[in-house]
Amino acid sequence: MTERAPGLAPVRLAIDGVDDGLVLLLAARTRLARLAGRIKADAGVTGRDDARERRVRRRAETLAATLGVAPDTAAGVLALAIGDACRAQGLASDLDQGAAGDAGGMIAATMQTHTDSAPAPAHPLLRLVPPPRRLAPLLRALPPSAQKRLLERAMAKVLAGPMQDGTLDFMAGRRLGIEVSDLGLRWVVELQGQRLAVIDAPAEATVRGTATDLLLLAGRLEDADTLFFQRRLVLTGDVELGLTARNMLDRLPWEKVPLGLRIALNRGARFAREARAAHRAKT
Ligand SMILES: C=C(O[C@@H]1C=C(C(=O)O)C=C[C@H]1O)C(=O)O
Repeated sequence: MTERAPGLAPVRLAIDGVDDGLVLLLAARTRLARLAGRIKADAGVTGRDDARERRVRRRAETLAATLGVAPDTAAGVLALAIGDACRAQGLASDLDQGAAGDAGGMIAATMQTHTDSAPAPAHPLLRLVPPPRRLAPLLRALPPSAQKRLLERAMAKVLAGPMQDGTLDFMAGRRLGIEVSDLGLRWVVELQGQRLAVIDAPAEATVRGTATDLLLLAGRLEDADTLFFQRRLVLTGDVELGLTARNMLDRLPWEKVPLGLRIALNRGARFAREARAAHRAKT
């Protein structure tokens, strides 16, 4: 078939990349749902949260409409994902089973003990998670304006503390590049007043690393010094600006980053590290 339609093969390859990305995102969502389940169980909260589920589906519909995707399709996909999330939490996964209540909580508690004591059974499956470079086409499909918004929002959250206490003042008017080597992504950021903006201009200094290493840094599972020393993070351009940025990363008041975000980053980084280890074991 592809011989008769030249040009189809690369497009199918890109579609494969997107499909891998979908499955990866589902895996990440289910893991986060499991974490949400544990936090709720610790707080004594049981059962499903219908209002939250409705909000989740509505958000997907709104985003889908903006992107020209059928809102019903997006809501349907989310309904399936929510079903999986509930199963992962030991809650009844068939929708509208409001009676999940206590029974659900009990199952959740049982599952939790099981997952905590089991010797990481999901580990070999992590090989199925595509390495970040396979996700590059998916990320590149995201319009630059959306990438810019996401990055600006993430930086505003993580760096709110240092921005207020002046730790970031050295960045005023300076242009720092961030390059995710395996994803082929590159941004230049500048401190404009009280906000870090992604701008369209050449960087004075650039920090380059793989998606996993940058995530390990952001999730505080590796410190900047080690990563630079092992050349897993590389600085180019204006050495002074780069080093100041590196020192700032080391001094980041981590405790000021919202707890939920810290947990998400930490989990995401662990997941990426495990997936990378699984891939390395395979090759
Ligand atoms: C993940 C959670 O648990 C359940 C699953 C949800 C989901 O998959 O989005 C939403 C609400 C809960 O019914 C949660 O409470 O956030």
